Amino acid sequence: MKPSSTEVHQRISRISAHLYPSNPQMGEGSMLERANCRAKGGAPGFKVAILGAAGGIGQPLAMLMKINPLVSVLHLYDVVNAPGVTADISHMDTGAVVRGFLGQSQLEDALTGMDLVIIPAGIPRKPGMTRDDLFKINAGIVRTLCEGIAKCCPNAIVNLISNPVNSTVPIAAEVFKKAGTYDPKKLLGVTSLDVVRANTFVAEVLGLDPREVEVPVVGGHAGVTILPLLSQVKPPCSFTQEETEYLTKRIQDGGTEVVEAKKGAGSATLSMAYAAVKFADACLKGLRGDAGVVACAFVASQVTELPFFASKVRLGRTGAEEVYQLGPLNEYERIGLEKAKKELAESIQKGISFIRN
Ligand SMILES: NC(=O)c1ccc[n+]([C@@H]2O[C@H](COP(=O)([O-])OP(=O)(O)OC[C@H]3O[C@@H](n4cnc5c(N)ncnc54)[C@H](O)[C@@H]3O)[C@@H](O)[C@H]2O)c1
Ligand SMILES: O=C(O)C[C@H](O)C(=O)O
Repeated sequence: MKPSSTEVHQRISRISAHLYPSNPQMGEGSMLERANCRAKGGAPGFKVAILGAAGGIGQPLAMLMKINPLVSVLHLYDVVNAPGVTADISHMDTGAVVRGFLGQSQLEDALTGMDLVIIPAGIPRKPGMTRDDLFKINAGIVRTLCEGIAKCCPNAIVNLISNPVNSTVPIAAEVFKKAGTYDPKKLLGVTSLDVVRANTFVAEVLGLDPREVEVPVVGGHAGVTILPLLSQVKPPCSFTQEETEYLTKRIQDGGTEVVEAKKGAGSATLSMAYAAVKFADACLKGLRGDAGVVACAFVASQVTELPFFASKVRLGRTGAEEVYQLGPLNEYERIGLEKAKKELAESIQKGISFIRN
């Protein structure tokens, strides 16, 4: 018997809901058209969610992740504008299937089944502010998002970008501990922008191509906690005291340099998206089982007496599988390390107390 038009419509809606779960950009007309497509889905690759995907970092980050061949499914979540960004990015002729999720009621759908969750949600600095000034608002945002992760994708690798990273990573760890899902290997504070900047500024001083330069940056992600190890630059080189001081200060103040240049319109977004994708790509290569994937990140650590510290880590199938020691430091770096640890200890404690108290 021929199905009625209502039955046909219901069937098409069911198929469409399967292909595009919770996709707020879909109108009924587009559902009909898309249900008739021969979409296969299921290309090999990883499922990645970006939380804060409509923001200054989120949008270019989403675009770059859509290009990444290791990504099969890309979930874009935000409390505003997610449908527009999703519609836009979904037209790119690359492999990843893009789905949009808008508002708290769709957070769980956005997170379910994800292998990697990248979090650039939260407010950015304006001139005159420190990253710690963002704590009041961003701490609560990170807590809510991490509660969602603990519930819906507790095994996902988390790349936390929201500032102040020195406190938001301890917040995330406490949320996961409370939920009984904490795996220290899977929680990574993103400090790759410090490395990207360090490579660029050091290459400038040495007259080299930045792609040939590798600078380890350890400690944390704010002011004096950002500690470039210029004695360990590759290719091996030496700096005068003047160069060392100039480079250390420029790397530590890189974020402020952008905040001031943007005159109230936010902080680094484009270089951050680039740095976040570099780091996310390393995490995905680790998940795939590639050997020798190493990057700097702010992680649970026994490298110093502090519970969290940024250093080089080896990324593997289960996240940060090895946290490397700092290696030999010169006198200038040893003094810098002491300053960094003092500030870091307070920021870490502030994050922990936010959840415990
Ligand atoms: N780790 C780093 O190296 C680094 C570098 C640059 C910026 N940042 C930080 O990244 C954060 C974002 O910066 P931005 O320039 O993209 O800011 P932005 O204001 O342009 O974008 C933030 C986005 O987060 C969204 N958002 C707010 N609350 C949310 C919630 N509860 N759930 C989901 N999304 C939510 C907003 O709607 C917005 O789209 C800031 O905290 C900034 O300081 C970190
Ligand atoms: O400086 C900021 O506030 C943003 C970010 O942490 C950066 O380093 O650019």
